[in-house]
Order: sequence, then structure tokens, then C-alpha cells
Amino acid sequence: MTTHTPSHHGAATTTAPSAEVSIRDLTVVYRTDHGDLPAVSHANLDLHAGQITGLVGESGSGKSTLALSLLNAVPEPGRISTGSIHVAGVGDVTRLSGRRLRRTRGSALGYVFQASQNSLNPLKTIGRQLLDLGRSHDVEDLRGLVNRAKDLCERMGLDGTRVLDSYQHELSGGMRQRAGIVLALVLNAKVLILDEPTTALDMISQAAVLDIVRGVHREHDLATLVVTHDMGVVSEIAERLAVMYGGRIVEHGPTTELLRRPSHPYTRALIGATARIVGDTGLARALPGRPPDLTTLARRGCVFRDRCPIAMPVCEETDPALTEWAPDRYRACHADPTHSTPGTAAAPVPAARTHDTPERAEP
Ligand SMILES: Nc1ncnc2c1ncn2[C@@H]1O[C@H](COP(=O)(O)OP(=O)(O)OP(=O)(O)O)[C@@H](O)[C@H]1O
Repeated sequence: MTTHTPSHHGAATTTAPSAEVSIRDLTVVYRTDHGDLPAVSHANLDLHAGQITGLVGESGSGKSTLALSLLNAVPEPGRISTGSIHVAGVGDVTRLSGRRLRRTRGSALGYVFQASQNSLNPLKTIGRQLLDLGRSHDVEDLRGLVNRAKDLCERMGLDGTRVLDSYQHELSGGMRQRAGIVLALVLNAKVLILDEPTTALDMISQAAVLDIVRGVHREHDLATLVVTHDMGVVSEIAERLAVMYGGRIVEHGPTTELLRRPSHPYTRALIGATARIVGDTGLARALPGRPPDLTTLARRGCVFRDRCPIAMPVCEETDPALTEWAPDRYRACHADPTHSTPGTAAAPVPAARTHDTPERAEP
């Protein structure tokens, strides 16, 4: 049973008892010459076991900052300024520090950095890093840990012994990404966070990595968050989508519905710009304008209004709250959701792609 609690910006708060992760009213700021500026503002999101959620938006929209917040690992000069992130069996990770926080990372939350570049140490073999990970979590049965890692490798189509004996530079991008997933899951994390899992991979490796993510997600009944700027990737893999712009979650809901009937003008534009979804590079239209950065972000009113084809006077004044406009559909926009919005930047979406009908051949 899902209940909804009104609150500022994140009005539509989904509170389900089974959520593995509940992000509530999360604001993260970076210290700059202009003061503390928010990269994530009043975000609310739940991650459930058995569900893949895609977090999508252009570069600079705050996706990585939000994802790193789940580990309470926002780097200096950033900090979580308000809100909570409740992880099942752990508590509010924003309140953890030191040893407890380090142990939570890895054992409850598995994080795979972009193309695994940052999660793998170039100076140590994968096997050595696995042992370091085990020791830092006081794993007594290191042999068992190695066996579990090998088993995970085999399931992902990798030769476990070879991978554990390798340095990262000896592995291809796709193999590195899989090794990153092995390290993220080997301590039985129930939450898997992947930041840009397919960026920098060729199409074949992208498809393979997505298949693997889908497979391990199902097998381990994970709550999975896939962070990407690529609407095509998430539309194939995620059951739910959360769309970010200027640090706000501006729309979220079930992927199929959201692609078929996007409600926020930004979501429409993002879909319209994705050849893989509109099915034709000729039809795909680049988003006009540029996304804001922390210093150019509107301090008042709607963050998207400068690029919005249907902006109204109220958008200058009032930041729209995220509200449930249809069952399980949330959006932060002043425009009437029941009317179509002619003149939006998006191309029409002829046949919405869903995660059930993957199409990987992008021209
Ligand atoms: N260390 C930092 N110091 C100051 N500002 C930062 C820092 N890291 C990120 N930002 C700013 O915070 C905002 C959100 O950045 P973030 O990296 O979270 O976005 P993103 O959507 O993940 O983008 P990308 O896909 O490019 O990683 C951006 O405006 C970015 O410039």
C-alpha cells in the first residue's frame, strides 16, 4: 500500500514499507565563491527490492550527487544539508560516519562507478582488491569470499580466476564494468547503484552489461538504481524512471507510462532527443539551450522555465511542487497535465519503447 505525504517540492512522497531506500527531502549543496549552492534540492525517491529505477537527466542535473548521497559520500566541497536517506537494516545513512559508514558501503549498498574507473585500483589486481574489501568488512572466510566472487564472475560470463589475477588495464571496458559489479555485490548488498554503466562502452558491450545488470538484479532481488544521461539505456532496463533537472526530480513514475505519456515538458524534450526511443535519428531533436549550472540555476520559480516551450508567468515566481497528477505519476509543473501541450520541444513518440521490448541497434 502506497501513501502520499505532501511536503515542500517533494509533495508526492511515496512511503511504502518495503522500500529498501527512502530518500526524503534531500538537499545537497556545494560550497562555491557564491556561497552554498544546491546541486540536489528537496528530492524524494524510494527504491524497492525487485525494481530497477532509472535516474536520468542531462549532464550537471545532479544525478551523481544524488547517487553519491546514498553512500553519504558526496565529496568536498559538497555536503548533505537537509533530509534523510533511510536504508533498510541500516537506518539513516546521512547520520552515519566513520567505521559504521564504511561498513555500510559495500555490505548494504553496492556502488559501481562510471565504467568502474574509480572503483578499481589500477595498482592492485582485482583479487587483491577483493581481499582488501573482505578484510575491511571483517570477513573471516576469505576463501569463501573468493569463491563467491568467482561464482559471480562465471555468472557474468567471465573467467573468475583470470579476472581476479588481472589488473584493471588488462581487462576490456565491459569486463571492468562486470568486475566492478562483482565487487559491489560480493558482500551481498541489497542495493546496487550504477553510475553511467554503459558510457564509454561499444554497443555490443553495452547490451551485454545491460543484460548482466538485469540478470543479477533479478537473481539477487536487488533494489537497483541506474544513473545515466542516456534515456535510451534506462528505457530498456528500468521499470521506473526519475527525471532530474537543475537538482530537482521533475517527473517520476513507471517507465512504460512515462515514455508513452510524458507529462513534464523536460521529459518530453529528453525523449524527443533520444533516437533510440523515437526510432529515427532524423526525428530526434536536440534539446534547445543549455542546462544550468549551480551559478546560473534559477533561485526562484521553476528551474526549467528558461528552456520551457510552455512557460507561463507563474513559472517565474513559484517553484512547482512534485505532485501526483495521476495514479503513481508525479511531476513538478504548473501546466495543466490533462491538456496536451502543443509547441513542446519534443518530437512525437510514435511507439514508446519499454524495458520489455529492447532495441539495441542504434544507428
Ligand atoms: N565538487 C564540486 N564542486 C562544485 N560544484 C560541483 C562539484 N561537483 C558537482 N558540482 C556541480 O553540481 C551540479 C550537479 O553535478 P552532478 O555531477 O551531480 O550532475 P550529473 O547529473 O551527475 O552530471 P554528469 O552526468 O555530468 O556527471 C553541477 O552543476 C556541477 O557543476
